[in-house]
Amino acid sequence: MTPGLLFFVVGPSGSGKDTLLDGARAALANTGRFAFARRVITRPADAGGEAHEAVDDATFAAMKGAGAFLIDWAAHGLRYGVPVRCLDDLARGVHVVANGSRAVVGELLARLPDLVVVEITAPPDVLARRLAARGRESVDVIRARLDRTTPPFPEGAAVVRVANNSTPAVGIERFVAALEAQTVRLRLERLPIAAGQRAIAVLPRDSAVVRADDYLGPGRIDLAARGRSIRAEVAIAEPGVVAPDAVALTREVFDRLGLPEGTPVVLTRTPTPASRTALRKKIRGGSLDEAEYARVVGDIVEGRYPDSEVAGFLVAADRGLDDDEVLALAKVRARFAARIAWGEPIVADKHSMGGIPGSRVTMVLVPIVSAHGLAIPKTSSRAITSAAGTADAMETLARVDLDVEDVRRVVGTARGCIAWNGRLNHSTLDDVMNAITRPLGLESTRWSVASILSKKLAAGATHVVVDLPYGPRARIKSLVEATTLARLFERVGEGLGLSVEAVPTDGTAPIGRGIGPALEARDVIWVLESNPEAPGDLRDKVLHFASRILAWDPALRDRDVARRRAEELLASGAAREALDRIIQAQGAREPVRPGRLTHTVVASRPGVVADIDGFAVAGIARVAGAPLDKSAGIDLRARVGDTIGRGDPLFVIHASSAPDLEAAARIAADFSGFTIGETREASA
Ligand SMILES: Nc1ncnc2c1ncn2[C@@H]1O[C@H](COP(=O)(O)OP(=O)(O)OP(=O)(O)O)[C@@H](O)[C@H]1O
Ligand SMILES: O=P(O)(O)OC[C@H]1O[C@H](OP(=O)(O)O)[C@H](O)[C@@H]1O
Repeated sequence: MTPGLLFFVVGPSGSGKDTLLDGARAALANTGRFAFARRVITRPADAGGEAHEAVDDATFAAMKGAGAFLIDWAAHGLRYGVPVRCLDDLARGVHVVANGSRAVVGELLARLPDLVVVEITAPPDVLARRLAARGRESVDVIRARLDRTTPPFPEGAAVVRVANNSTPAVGIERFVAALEAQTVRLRLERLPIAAGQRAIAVLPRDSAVVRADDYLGPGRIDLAARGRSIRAEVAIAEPGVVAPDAVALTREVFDRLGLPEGTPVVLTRTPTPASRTALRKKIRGGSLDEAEYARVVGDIVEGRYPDSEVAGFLVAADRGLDDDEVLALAKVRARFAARIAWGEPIVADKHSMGGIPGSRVTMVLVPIVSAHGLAIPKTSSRAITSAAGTADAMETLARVDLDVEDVRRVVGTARGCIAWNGRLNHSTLDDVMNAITRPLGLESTRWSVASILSKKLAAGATHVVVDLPYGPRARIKSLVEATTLARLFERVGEGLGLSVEAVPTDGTAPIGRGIGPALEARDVIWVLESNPEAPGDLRDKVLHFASRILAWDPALRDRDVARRRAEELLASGAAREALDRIIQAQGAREPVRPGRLTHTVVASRPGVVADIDGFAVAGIARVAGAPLDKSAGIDLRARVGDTIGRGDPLFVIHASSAPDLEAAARIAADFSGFTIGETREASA
């Protein structure tokens, strides 16, 4: 016999417990499935309100001493007790509904782990109005009841909230529905099936508890017990796969629920997303305001939508976001990430729209800025399609998988960090969005403005420079597009309270010589050590951004003065020492050297290097093994504009395995990425 459930109905005085209980008793007492506990209270029987058993203090104490109460408490100068005979009803499989106290939920939960707390809520002003109108207590007692506070519900308590903020009839209907919903319980089973990001709950077609087919379709279900819950889409199993009294979860969602097999879980339908009207308005091409985005994004994060509707929304948003919507989205996204407080007037940060091979600006910029003394807690990504992300290059020198506390410690020690963003300011929202936008190849530059700046806000930045490389093969195709995007970054930044300087830069060719983690880190060290081999274009780009960041320091303010300061910090080696401090604070690693196996790609004809296709060269670096093989990559030996002779080196491929090297050499032989134009003389 499955034991009944104890429903402990609590809520502030005036929330309507008695009212809803009376209504529920009228609706359910004759079903035989529910019993309503009659409380023992040291209050006169004719006081009005509930039909309790009235006793004096001495009798109450004697009853308590005789073990007559399952649970008892004191409140408002009165004593309350729930008769222990309720346990007999529970043992018979009858659910018991008792008017309770918030103050003793923990004590009762310890005795009845499957206790269901039903919290009745109503706005504070409504409570006061109702108690005054009820007229059962004096003004002082009412004030005392309204001022009463109780401890929060203990971890692990299953709490169902019922808003009694409408008419009594609506309140009673909600209350009865909540009680009924809680009785739909199934035994939890674990399916030995992996489903990745998807959460799948399998109901048996021959379920003894529910009509499984009623739950098929785009909606989802919530499974809850002991204060834990998950949301899942429904599949139905033919008889024999899942027990008729059970529901089975695929591996990942079973682990996320974190309850042992056999636990009785409550099955309820996921509430219909209240934001569906707004979602459909966007899909039809309308514009949403911040409140609408907050509701839609909230329902998406809560898993209330099937993926099909989320995808429709994201496609529509990807195709049309006006400036106000980008700002609204940025504000909403910022709410989903906890903000790190640094307690400093200037916390610098940088972002690049990326897509340009090499260009490891961050690893030089952060040491300069931190050497100057400004805080710069930089988090960076790993390569997704390129030969190296900043995190991959930095990881050739130090640990990058820092958590928030590590970042605080490192910045506290070294004023800056260069950490992998995978363990930081990553919100559930990103997981949900990326799971849909990545496979669809969605991520408009306008959409990413909201995402980028909301992360900067979460990281605690106050001042951000944004690098907008443009070029035929870059994400941003033209200077006009880059300038428009720059204005949008600065406008959205202002709306978020950030100082943002967005700068279009030349994205037509790789920056620096190295392409691949170790080779890019080598460029970085060369620039920081003023090595004659240091690539000048990387140094120039770093100084361009460093001067903007340092100019935010009131002591410098002027950009030319700031640039000279940045040059000094490079020339004096102070920036190089700053990088060492950051490396030590993050956790030094044995530096990864460029791969020892090499193959030099030479020019097949004389001429002038007219173009270097960064994607092609980065592709060769990836075939050589980058970024997983940090030593693999490309070392460029010729730049756009160089005059070269037949057989002159264009670049050197590095790898750590012969097959990788040979594969990369074959790709390079087909197309090196270099376009050699006529020499000036030849074309004259
Ligand atoms: N939805 C409602 N709309 C209007 N009045 C309501 C509603 N629910 C309850 N009331 C009235 O508010 C007063 C308080 O309701 P009730 O006694 O049920 O609250 P309670 O939570 O049991 O309070 P207490 O804990 O003090 O016993 C009563 O006069 C009741 O008639
Ligand atoms: O504030 P908490 O501890 O939740 O509740 C304290 C007491 O207040 C109410 O009593 P009454 O029915 O108003 O006499 C509740 O039923 C409980 O007994």
